[in-house]
Parts: sequence; structure tokens; C-alpha cells
Amino acid sequence: MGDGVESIKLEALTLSEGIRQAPVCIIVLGMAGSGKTTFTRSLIQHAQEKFNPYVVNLDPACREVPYAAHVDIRDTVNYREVMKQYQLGPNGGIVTALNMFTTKMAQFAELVRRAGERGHKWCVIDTPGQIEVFTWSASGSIITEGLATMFPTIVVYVMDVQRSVCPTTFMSNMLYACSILYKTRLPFLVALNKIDLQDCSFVLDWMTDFEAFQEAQEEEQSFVSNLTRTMSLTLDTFYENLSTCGVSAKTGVGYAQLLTKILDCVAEYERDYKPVYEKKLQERLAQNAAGPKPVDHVEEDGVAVPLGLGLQDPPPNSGNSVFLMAPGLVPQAAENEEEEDMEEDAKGTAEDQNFHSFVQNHLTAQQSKRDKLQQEQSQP
Ligand SMILES: Nc1nc2c(ncn2[C@@H]2O[C@H](COP(=O)(O)OP(=O)(O)OP(=O)(O)O)[C@@H](O)[C@H]2O)c(=O)[nH]1
Repeated sequence: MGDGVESIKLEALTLSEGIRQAPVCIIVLGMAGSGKTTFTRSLIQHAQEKFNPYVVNLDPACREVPYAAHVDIRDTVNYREVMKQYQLGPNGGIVTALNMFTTKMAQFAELVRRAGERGHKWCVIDTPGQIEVFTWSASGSIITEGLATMFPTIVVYVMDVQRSVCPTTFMSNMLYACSILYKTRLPFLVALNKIDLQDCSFVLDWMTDFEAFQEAQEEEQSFVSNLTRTMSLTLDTFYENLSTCGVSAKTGVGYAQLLTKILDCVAEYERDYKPVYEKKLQERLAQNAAGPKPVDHVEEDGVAVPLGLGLQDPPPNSGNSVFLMAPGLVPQAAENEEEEDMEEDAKGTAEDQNFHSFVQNHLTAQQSKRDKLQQEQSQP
């Protein structure tokens, strides 16, 4: 392996060889405003002495972060510039910025590996405010999977307990957490945040006692609440795979227990998930070595089409009796000119008519004035 960060090959890194002091990667996820950034700050503070966290900010759109980040996506990509250059809205800008960062995944992984060698036992990763930017984007998957293949990795899902007192909101939050759990397939710890504002025992009750959740639902008789009831029955298995911990990112309450639970998740990773990720890595290496697989079971040859957006006229002898022009091919200028001419003509005709009737009225008025004058003069 070369010394330069540029020379690193992602596939060359494995858990079993090459990485001796692999730092544990903790990916912090959560709905917008759930308190991810404050939680990250507090986690760093509480883990500093024992785990010397290496800190990564992957939110390109945040203005400030209340911690000193070792790696900050904003140093690599300016998301406002990305918005301007690619003419994107804020969400498109954030996704594209993350995609750009992901092209440097191998270098990023190498930085994390080196951090481990320098004594950072944990790597805490704060993610973008809009959760779907990370959880449903290709780059989010690449980062998560890439880290999980190389380092012990866990997910901490930050949930705002105060916002979750409504059973329907609670269920939406849980469904989201569930989808992330099944997508990432990593040890999953739910940090029930903001317990300084709201006691979190109700969440634990609802997760362990189906009837308690049903009772809470009783007042809501909407379609949504019926759906929520049904969903709560099916989420039982999901709850079994969850570890939860009440914390307050603001006051620091619950963090001692949180650190213990994180270590439990790391043990879970080593026991249940590491073999899966190692197998995945071996499969990918074998696939890469074999090269692209040709398509089999297809008996006919296809006709290749040029890729990209270049629109071309269909061949003149294509035999199409009906030909609808693609919008890009309509001769805009000629079409507009025609329209403009027609508009101009219509305008001209109306103006002519107006002018004629004005002249006519004027002549008529003049004539009647003259008649009147003549009449007056002819009278004795
Ligand atoms: N009372 C209380 N407030 C908190 C706690 N954690 C976060 N907050 C507040 O919740 C708000 C959102 O916190 P952030 O840390 O910015 O949340 P975030 O999820 O990173 O937000 P985005 O990245 O913008 O989606 C802020 O006003 C925090 O001060 C907590 O434990 N208790």
C-alpha cells in the first residue's frame, strides 16, 4: 500500500488484515431537528477521555458545527457553489455535494484508518439534517457500506422524545428507524433524546407492551390510527433488534449508559455482522476480478443506442406515417416567428378597424355639423 492518501484502494482494506487498530465508526442519524448535532457534540465530550473520538461532519449545508471536526465535508465541497453551477435547489445541492464527497471515499477511509493508528478509538459521524439525503441516496449507502466493510460500524438513531408523544408521530419515527435498520443491516441504537423536556419511559412502554400503545391510541379513531395499530403489531420483531437509551444532549443525562450500550453494539457487530460484511467484500472482490458479466439467456441481438441527451431526427425512410417531434427538435425560432406574425397581423387588423371607424365617426360628425350650419344659414 502506498503512503499517499491518493494511492489507496478501497477494496484493498479488509477487517482481518491491514487494519490493526480499527476505530469504531458511529454513524449518527435522525430526523431534522431531532438533535443530531447537539447529540454528537455531547457524545464527543463524554467519550473524549476513553475513546478519543475522531469527528466527521457530513452535513454540507450546516452553517456552523459546535465541535471541532477532523473531517468536514464543507472543506471539500461548497454546496452553494454546487447549487449555482448545476442549477439545483437546496436538496439537489446537498445530495450532489455528498455524491462528490463520496468519490473520495477511499481517501476518507484511509484517513479514518490512520486516525485509528494514531489512537482514535471511535470515529463519530454527524450526517445531513435531511435524513433521506443520507439514508436514501447512493452515496449514503456507499459511505455506510464502505465503512462497515472496513471498520466496526454501528448506527445511532437520534429520536426526539418530546415530538414522539403523539402515537402516530411515534409510529412514523419507528417505521423510519425500521427501514434504516433493514437497509443498513448494522447494530442499531436508538438514542431517545431531549429527556430533559420529556420523560422517555412511555416509549419503552409502547415498545414492550402492545396494549399500552393501543390505549394511547384510543382517542384517535382516524384511518391513520387504525393503520398505526396494525403496524405496531408487526413491529414487534423490529423492537426485539433494537437497543434504546434515554439521553439529553443538552444536560448530558444518560450518556454513561449510552457509552455502555454503544460498546454492546460493537460487540454485536463483531459477533453477527462482521462475518456478513467480510463475505460481501470477498464476493465483490471476486466479481471485480471476473470482470463484467455478459448477459446470457437472450437469443436476439439488440441495437445499441447512443447514450446521453443528443436528440436526432429519425431516419427519413423510417416509414413512420405519424411523427411527433420531440420538444428539443421543434424549430422554436420558426414556430415563434409564425406565432408572432399571426399576433402582429391580428393586432394590425384590429388597429386598422379602429382607425377606420374613428375616421368614419369623425367624418359623420363633421358632416352633420356642416348640415346644421347650412340649415341655420338658409333660415331667414
Ligand atoms: N432541551 C433540549 N434541546 C435539545 C436537545 N438536543 C438538541 N436540542 C435542541 O434541538 C434543536 C435541534 O438540535 P440540533 O442539534 O441542531 O438538531 P439536528 O438534528 O442536528 O438538526 P438539523 O441538522 O438541522 O436537522 C436545537 O435547538 C437544540 O438546542 C436536548 O437534549 N434537550
